[in-house]
Formats: sequence, structure tokens, C-alpha cells
Amino acid sequence: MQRRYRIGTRGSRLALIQANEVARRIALALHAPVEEVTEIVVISTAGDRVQDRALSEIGGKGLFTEEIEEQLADARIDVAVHSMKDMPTLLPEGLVIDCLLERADPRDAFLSSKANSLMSLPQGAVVGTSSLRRAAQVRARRPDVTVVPFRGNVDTRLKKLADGVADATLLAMAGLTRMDLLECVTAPLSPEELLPAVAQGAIGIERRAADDEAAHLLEKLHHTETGLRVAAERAFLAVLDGSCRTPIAALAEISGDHMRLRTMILTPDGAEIHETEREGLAADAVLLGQDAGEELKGRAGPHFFDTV
Ligand SMILES: NCc1[nH]cc(CCC(=O)O)c1CC(=O)O
Repeated sequence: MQRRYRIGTRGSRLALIQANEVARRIALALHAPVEEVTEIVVISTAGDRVQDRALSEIGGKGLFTEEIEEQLADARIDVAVHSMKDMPTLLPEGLVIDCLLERADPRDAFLSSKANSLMSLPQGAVVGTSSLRRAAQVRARRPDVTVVPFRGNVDTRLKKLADGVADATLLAMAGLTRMDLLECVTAPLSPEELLPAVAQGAIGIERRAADDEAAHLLEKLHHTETGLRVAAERAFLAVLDGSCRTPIAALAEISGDHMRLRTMILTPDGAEIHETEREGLAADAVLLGQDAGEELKGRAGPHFFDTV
């Protein structure tokens, strides 16, 4: 009998779109109707329930994953679908993510009815974002701008922008693309303007390490190039991940067998920025990421992470 894969996911519109995409691909790989071989299991997480505070205040990474990983470990679900940028660097013992779908556009988008770009926003404009990384980079580029917290799912944030709570906001191109909201984008931000989050735009599928049948299936869904890019960025993150309150950004790109990795850490006020780049063989992804991480850790000094 063909096994039915229970796919665990958060319940946000974006999360459900991503989980349904994974279900579709699992069904294709098994040459079977999607409703026969998959079932979507919606799991509420702490990150979904707490809406009134910045995520960095209540614990940051792990908030969107803990309950889902518990159910996976207990075999109440078979696989879990995650936005890789929301994943802590270390997974719980017994769980692995070795299946990544092809990465979407990793850039952030600038959304505003007041200006065409971050640099042309009027003096003293208000930018809504609860992302420390986005806020810090906005402050670095535009010290005159006021950043206000903007939490909630993508639809909620778009509503706040439409209601005039802020003059502009920043959201991941990947999420907006998947939600068919690209018409809301004023302009994508180049990596030079705003370096994306580690693994932004990549969807990962988590499973129990011991589940060989799932491993065999998921192997067919894995996108190798995305895997290398995410490996480089997450290796960088792992070296620096002293605190989930530190703004960290990285983007790896591959052409042929060559990888270029751009990385950055900065203080939340954007006043102190450390950036470095690595180029090398894509096969050395993890080494490139670790090496960039060690350099920035050294340059920032032992007290950099204390200030935040
Ligand atoms: N932090 C929430 C989150 N996690 C993943 C995405 C977008 C999709 C992705 O990056 O794969 C978003 C929304 C956003 O930042 O705009």
C-alpha cells in the first residue's frame, strides 16, 4: 500500500501555499493523485499566536518551528515544510533537512505609494518592519527614516501599509511571488541596496533522519544548486549565531561551478557595519560560509554581540 505523507505546516496563507506545492511535487514523484498520497496538517506555533511583540523580544528563531518539529519527531506528521530563513541553524536531534526546493527570488521588495525607492523616500519618512536585519540596513542607508514595528503575516502588513501606518515596508519577493502579490511591489531591492536574509526564498522539507522511505522520496525533489547556496549562507550564520537579535544577512550565488558569497552583520542602529565576500568553488559552499563568518566575527570583536 502506498504510504500517505502527512505534511506539517503553519496555517498562514503563505505557509499553506508552500505546503500545497510540496504536496503537488510529492504526488508527481509518486505518480499518484495528490489527495491519495498527501495530507496537509496545519500546526499552530508560538510565532503565529503572539502578534503584539517583535519576534526578537520573545525568542526569535525556533518560534515558528518548535511545535511542528515536536509532531515530526513523534511521527504525528511525516514531513514538515519550512521557509528556510525561519529555521534555527541547529535542528533537533533525529531530524534533518536535506531536501530544498528550487529557490525563488531571494531579494527583498520595497513597497510604497510615496516613493519609487528607499533612497527617494521623503525626509523623515516612516518605514514599517519588524525585521532587525531590514531595519538596521534601512537605518544605515537612511538615518533620517523612522522605523516602526510591523508584525503579522504578509496580508496583515500590506493592509497596514494601505492604511497609512507607514510610508513604506519591505517584504520578501519570494513570498509575494508565491502569493501572487507581485503587483504590490514598487521595486525589488538589489543585494547592494539591501542584503537578504540567510536562505530567503528557499523552502526546506524536514523529515526524521531514520525515515529511509521519506529520504528516498525527497531526494527526487531536491534542488542541488539551492542546497549549496543555502549551505554556504547557513554555515556563515552558524559561526555568527551568537544571538537571534543580531542583524545578519548573506547571499550566495552560483554560476557554473563558481560561487560568490556576500555577507554582512550590523548593529541594529545601522551605525556599525561589517561586510565581506568570498568567491570559490560551489562545492566548497560550507567552507566559504564558515570562512566569511570567522572573518566578520573577528572584525566585529567579542563585544559586538553584547550591544544588542
Ligand atoms: N519572516 C516571515 C517570512 N518567512 C519567509 C517569508 C517569505 C518567503 C521566503 O523568504 O521564502 C516571510 C515573509 C517575508 O519576510 O516577507
